[in-house]
Amino acid sequence: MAALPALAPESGQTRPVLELRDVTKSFGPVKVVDRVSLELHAGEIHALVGENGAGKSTLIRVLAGDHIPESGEIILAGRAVRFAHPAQAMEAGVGFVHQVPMFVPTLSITENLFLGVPFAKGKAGLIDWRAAHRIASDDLARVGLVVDPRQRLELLRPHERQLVAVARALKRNPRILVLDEVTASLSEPEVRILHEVIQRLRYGGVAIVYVSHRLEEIFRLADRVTVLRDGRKIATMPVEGQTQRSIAELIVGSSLEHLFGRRSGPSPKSASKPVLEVRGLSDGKLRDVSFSLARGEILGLAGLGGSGRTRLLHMLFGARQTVGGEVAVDGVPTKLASPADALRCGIALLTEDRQEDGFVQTMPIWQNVTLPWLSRYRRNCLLKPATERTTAVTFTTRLAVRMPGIDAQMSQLSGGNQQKVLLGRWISGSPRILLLDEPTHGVDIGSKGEIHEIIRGLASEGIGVVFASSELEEIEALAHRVLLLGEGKITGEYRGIEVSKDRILHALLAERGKD
Ligand SMILES: Nc1ncnc2c1ncn2[C@@H]1O[C@H](COP(=O)(O)OP(=O)(O)OP(=O)(O)O)[C@@H](O)[C@H]1O
Repeated sequence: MAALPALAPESGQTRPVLELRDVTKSFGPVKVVDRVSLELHAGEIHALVGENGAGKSTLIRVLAGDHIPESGEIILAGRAVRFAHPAQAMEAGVGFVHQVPMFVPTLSITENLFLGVPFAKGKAGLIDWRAAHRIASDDLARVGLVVDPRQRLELLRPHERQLVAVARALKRNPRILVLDEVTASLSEPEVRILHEVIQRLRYGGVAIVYVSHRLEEIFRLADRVTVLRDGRKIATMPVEGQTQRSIAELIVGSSLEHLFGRRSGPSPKSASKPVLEVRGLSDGKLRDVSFSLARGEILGLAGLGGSGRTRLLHMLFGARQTVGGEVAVDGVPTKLASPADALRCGIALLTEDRQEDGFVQTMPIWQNVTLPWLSRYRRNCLLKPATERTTAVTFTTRLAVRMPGIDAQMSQLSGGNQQKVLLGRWISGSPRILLLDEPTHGVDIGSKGEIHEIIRGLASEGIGVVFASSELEEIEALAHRVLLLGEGKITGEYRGIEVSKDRILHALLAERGKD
């Protein structure tokens, strides 16, 4: 889909709907947003890009009233505003979908959609639940999600929750919509649906701020792009006339020659003994999944949301019970009844939803790295914190984590840096089999290439890697072989030069067509 022309000229003939003037915000002595100015016009899609920790989310949180800036102005439709609370921003017509949307997982989808919005009342002033569920279904249909709104939100997969968050932001018909990494866990066909929704809003005159590390999406969607680096604005410019590489280089501030078009080398010799063999794995949703993984092989799992990729990885980590099937690790039949079993066999899993089961916000970074491997740091029943810290420093340095220090809490890190810490955690345990669900979720373009190199390096040491990714570029760049999953079954396999994003996209769209 080519970028469509903006409704509003960017020459300044129309008054911007939103202006940020010299906004500055610090945490302690560190300025994370430094005199940033930005103009947003009605009908414009304005991309905001930058490395992990560049200050994008902080800027958005200033706009939302979550953070109070030290200085600077926010001008909304010509009037200076200062929101003390996110509700005020929403009332003023600014909708947000944050990287980690606020939900009450134990409530129904309908209740989550109506959080902060009055329910329709029936006779006697009671909530008209039938009407509320009907409205909720319509809200969900707006973003292409067909689920029963009466079910608890926690039963949805992360990508479905993300779409609920977008539907909720649209409920108030905002004039400005800010989307922070909304497609990070969506597969390509789901991204397309969401982009259509965004395009429709833009043509309705809504101004959109779109934060993403996926530069390809920015070229499809955005009219202008603003690049932040180290909290400062580097440039605002039309997307037209730029290339992915030129923007990537502005983001990191140096040449990125080595990052583009890099692919994994040839598969390891098929004669090499499988490190993992899976036969007939089933659980009601997954059906008869069989494959083997050679030492040093990088196996990609591709599929739509709900196809079973995450479910399969969780089963291999013992985090989900199977009802049938066999698993052998290094030729030894193995029962993976719990994550402890998996860890003992040298199987590690990086989960898709880092907030949910990935880390402890209030613990220091170093403890988050060593948490699953504590038994290795114990001598005579006592832990060895100095060794733990050394390991944590080694792996966070290897992954170039940007952090105030190894003792900082995880909650003080930007989303992409949290992801890197978690990857460091699993690599630090020297696993035999590494399971990765969306390994570069929220990670910036420069770090993504580095993480791919690290994964290739681990594979070349003989580790077997199985990864699921909704980014087809990532699958193309990393996988020696790809399994396509559809509705819990393996529906296709590509290897070597057959692994191409176009071929996989074609297969996914065909899968979607069956819905
Ligand atoms: N509550 C906090 N206390 C201290 N530092 C913080 C806090 N929140 C964010 N930071 C720091 O502010 C900087 C900017 O973070 P921010 O989340 O805005 O980055 P970002 O550009 O959105 O990154 P990402 O792409 O990884 O989401 C980071 O260095 C982060 O560690």
